[in-house]
Amino acid sequence: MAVYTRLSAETLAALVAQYDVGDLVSAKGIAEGVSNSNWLVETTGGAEGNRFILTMYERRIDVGELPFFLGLLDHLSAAGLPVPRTIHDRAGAASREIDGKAVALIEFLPGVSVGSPTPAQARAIGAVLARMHLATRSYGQSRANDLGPDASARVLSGHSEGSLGGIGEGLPAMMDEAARVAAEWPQGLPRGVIHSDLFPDNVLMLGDEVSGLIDFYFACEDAMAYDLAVTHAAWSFADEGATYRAEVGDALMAGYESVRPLEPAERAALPLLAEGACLRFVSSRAHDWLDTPADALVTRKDPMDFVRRFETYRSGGAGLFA
Ligand SMILES: Nc1ncnc2c1ncn2[C@@H]1O[C@H](COP(=O)(O)OP(=O)(O)O)[C@@H](O)[C@H]1O
Ligand SMILES: N[C@@H](CCOP(=O)(O)O)C(=O)O
Repeated sequence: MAVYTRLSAETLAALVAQYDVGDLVSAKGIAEGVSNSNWLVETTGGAEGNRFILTMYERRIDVGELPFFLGLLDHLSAAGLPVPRTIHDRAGAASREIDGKAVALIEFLPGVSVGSPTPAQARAIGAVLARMHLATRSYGQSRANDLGPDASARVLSGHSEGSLGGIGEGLPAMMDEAARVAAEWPQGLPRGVIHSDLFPDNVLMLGDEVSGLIDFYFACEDAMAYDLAVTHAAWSFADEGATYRAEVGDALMAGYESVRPLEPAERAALPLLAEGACLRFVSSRAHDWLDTPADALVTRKDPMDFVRRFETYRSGGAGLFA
């Protein structure tokens, strides 16, 4: 479910009239996603095109940070990355308000999210991630990562062992693991603006080509190798995290390093960064699992999927990144 707000045809038409895109032809709610409401909007067309994504920022996003997120889309798009640009209204604004909620019109990009990536697709996403990291060096804005290892440890320790254990047997042990990972977290690695949530559902592909990177609403400044670790953890597993797909993980790494070779310190840090990446999603998923009312129209994501991935990194260590 990802349409939390009903917008009338009149409201949509009045919004569209603020942009150089022609008149409203249709607006269809998009089912995917959990954070924001999204519509696919078609218009009769103007200087800015005729197909767009309209996003209404519903929760989890501090609208004061929208200039960082929307400016990043424009920066990466202008740098030639497959990232949708923000459509600005006739007055030049990147976002507007409807009934007190911020909305933005975003370029529509073609492509589909793959369910089971091939090595060729993983190589392509690795290369595009590295290109994105290089392109963010000239982005003038910054935003702190509020979901780092300390936050994961804090979120997990904010729940009782009993409630975590009720979700899955191995989950309470993640409290100590998160504290250890936070204490050992590597410092001084090369930093940049990172996506930090580059899961397959946030990438659009046409065959083996990446046609879109979307959903930059967790982007922040942090270690670039951490972003690679998040992407590795998100892409390289099957069977709900139970099976590591070495051919996919290796291809992702090779694609990344074909554009931006890792420094020795980054390579050495990868196993711990990958553990931290898994714990970031274990903690947010566990928190959402315990906090979401059973009748909410949102599909809860299973934290145990990322507990299993964590255990693979914990036991596999550097061997997984050789
Ligand atoms: N620029 C875009 N071009 C094409 N489709 C998009 C674009 N942005 C979002 N979408 C579609 O909308 C869905 C939800 O968007 P997303 O930003 O992931 O929402 P959420 O932040 O709620 O997870 C995506 O899975 C994709 O199908
Ligand atoms: N990728 C995260 C969930 C983040 O939500 P999104 O819908 O904004 O991408 C996870 O899988 O836990």
